[in-house]
Amino acid sequence: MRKVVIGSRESKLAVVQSEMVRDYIRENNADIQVEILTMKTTGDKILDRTLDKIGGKGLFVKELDKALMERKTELSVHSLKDMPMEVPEELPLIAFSKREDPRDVLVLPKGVTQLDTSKPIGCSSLRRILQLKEIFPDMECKSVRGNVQTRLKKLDDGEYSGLLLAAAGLKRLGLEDRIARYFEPEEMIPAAGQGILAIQGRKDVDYSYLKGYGDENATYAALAERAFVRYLNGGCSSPVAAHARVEDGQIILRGLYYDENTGNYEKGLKKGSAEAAEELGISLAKELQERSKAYV
Ligand SMILES: NCc1[nH]cc(CCC(=O)O)c1CC(=O)O
Repeated sequence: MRKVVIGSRESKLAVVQSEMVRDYIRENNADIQVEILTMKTTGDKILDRTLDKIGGKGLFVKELDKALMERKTELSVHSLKDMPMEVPEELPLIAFSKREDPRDVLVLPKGVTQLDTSKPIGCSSLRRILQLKEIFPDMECKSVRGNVQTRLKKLDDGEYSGLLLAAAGLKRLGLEDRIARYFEPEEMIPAAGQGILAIQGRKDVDYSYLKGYGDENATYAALAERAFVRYLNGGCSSPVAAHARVEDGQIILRGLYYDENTGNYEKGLKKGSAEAAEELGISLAKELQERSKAYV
């Protein structure tokens, strides 16, 4: 019997996500045996510094890439938002899942119903910090790292007034009841790819057993959002954000561009055909970049 090994990070969320893909393969291929191989990535080991200080998104994928290259695994399951904009040519992204809720949310400590303004909100990404300032101008932010469970523990222990997290992760972990407030993509543009799972494979493998897994609208959204960020070279510390709404072959793309030299940022929106998803991403990126130059 053919055996497929899926590579996954060790966190509960990563494993739950890999199990979703494992179950899909099992349910659609009675003749394939599927297993999950978990591993700790550098990004999971270093928890005392923010990501931009230690090297960014790539830190969550290096070990998984190595296992793929060495044929210890046949595919890796990732949260698309953790994937670098450039992936190695030999290890292409072969499918994007249907999108889970792409929104960011506020979580309060257990038993608390109102934000305690004397404590900071736990949130480490500059993308969330910048946009939160517009919504709650008086709240302070303080860095918080670690997997979702670790962050929730720190919140419930009283270190923070609240946490900003992705709805997708909480929902997949069965923790939806912890969500106190949703931020619509219009008020807080999510990270590119938020809520979408990416399956990464090797160039030489036949993945026909994944037929039907990929979602067309999520794929268009992924292409548009990632083209936007890639064009702006959303380096690891840059708070570039992008969110595409795809409906009836049309995309509404929202983006946030941050100018590292001035600290100013621009938000904008552009509509176009889903077929030209990447062109739309690039065109919105250029527009926001031009607009920000005009103000200098
Ligand atoms: N940065 C960690 C990470 N990577 C993916 C998710 C959530 C799931 C997703 O976006 O698909 C999270 C947690 C969070 O930001 O709250």
